[in-house]
Amino acid sequence: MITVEQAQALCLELVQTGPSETVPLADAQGRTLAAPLQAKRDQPPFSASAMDGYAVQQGDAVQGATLNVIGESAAGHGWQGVVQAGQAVRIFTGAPVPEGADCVVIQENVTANGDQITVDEPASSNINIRPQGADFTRDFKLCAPRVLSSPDLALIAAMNQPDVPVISKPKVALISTGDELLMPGGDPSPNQIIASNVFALHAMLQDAGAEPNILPIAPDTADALDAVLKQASDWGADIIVTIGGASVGDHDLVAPALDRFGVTRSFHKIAMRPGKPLMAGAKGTTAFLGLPGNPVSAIVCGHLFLLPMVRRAMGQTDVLPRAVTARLTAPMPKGGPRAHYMRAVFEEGAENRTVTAFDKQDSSMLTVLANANCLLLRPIDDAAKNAGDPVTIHPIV
Ligand SMILES: Nc1nc2c(c(=O)[nH]1)N[C@H]1C(S)=C(S)[C@@H](COP(=O)(O)OP(=O)(O)OC[C@H]3O[C@@H](n4cnc5c(N)ncnc54)[C@H](O)[C@@H]3O)O[C@H]1N2
Ligand code: MOO
Repeated sequence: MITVEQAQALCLELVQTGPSETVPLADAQGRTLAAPLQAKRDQPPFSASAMDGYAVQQGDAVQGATLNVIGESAAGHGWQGVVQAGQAVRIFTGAPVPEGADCVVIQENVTANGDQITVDEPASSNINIRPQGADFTRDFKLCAPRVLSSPDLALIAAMNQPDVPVISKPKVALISTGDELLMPGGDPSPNQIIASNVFALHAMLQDAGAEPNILPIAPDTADALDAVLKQASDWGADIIVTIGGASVGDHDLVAPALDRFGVTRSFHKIAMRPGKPLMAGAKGTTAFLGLPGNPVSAIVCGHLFLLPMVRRAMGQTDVLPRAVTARLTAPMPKGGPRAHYMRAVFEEGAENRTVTAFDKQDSSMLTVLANANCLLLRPIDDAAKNAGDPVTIHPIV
């Protein structure tokens, strides 16, 4: 069986980075900039006052100087004249600094008396002035690719760009398979269970910026599977995800269905727990991921394989799950022949980040996963560990 790292690399090879589209700035958060974006103006576009006070010539900003206030410059309403020696212009934060003035004395440092002020504290040249283009000039470019953060959106707005070219969202079809499954709110017979893991995957995909679509549950027949795979393909899915039916039982029909559909298999089965029956492949530009049905297995594989594929499709380069080090709160026995991604809770202490694995690690137990905030990695054949030893964890919330 191949390792998790090998499987991740193969999964990423199956994915194409999407085409670009133009979206309104307000919708661009988390999207990948697809082409360089150039500023349309300088910022600030004029020398601007950083404080409320008086714009004067620096030579007049000396203690005891009495100056005539000859006008007012407010944000959005500049003063058009030229400030001469012995003169001051009342100015407010964000307002254009008038010609002739090269310093702003803050109002706390003057005494105002009618149309005159007396300077109480001297000020130096250029103080309290933000020069034109201090933040950026019109030759400034935001380079692509770049995952757009919320400050990036403000920056792009200041560049006077209302729309942004970004990589399009990958369409991800989610297909639950199995005669035993029913959607939540249904009326299950005694032998049925509720399709659950698909809702976690849907939420994870939405958070990652993809466009997920929950397709109808496919019962355990070849015809039903073929039909829903076609439905996913007709919808235009970039990634088709099946859930369940991935293992070796008589009713595990996904691998032959993918073969019939013309999918070229990349791998089936990996040295991982939970998630051993994982499979992946591609047909043309469409990637396929066959997740195991056990709820925890499907969701853990979602974090380790599906989200990296989505990030790659969205043009991101840093796609693998974030890995950090934490110290064990309790000893652990020797690891097994599959890499174990244990459900665990980490805490940020003043000195250390610590991690505690749950006792129950069965891949059917959603209560355990719902209380976990990370996966604790035990590599293949990991040596026994003591409390305090460092381990790798992947935060999942
Ligand atoms: N003889 C062997 N048996 C099994 C092996 C093996 O290597 N040899 N592998 C085991 C492992 S590991 C896993 S994981 C499971 C996964 O098998 P499948 O992908 O075929 O999943 P199913 O059999 O369809 O379902 C497993 C389990 O999960 C429930 N399920 C399925 N889909 C959903 C869903 N959408 N929401 C909630 N629960 C779901 C299903 O009812 C089963 O209880 O195979 C082991 N067997
Ligand atoms: O690998 Mo399975 O996913 O252990 O339950």
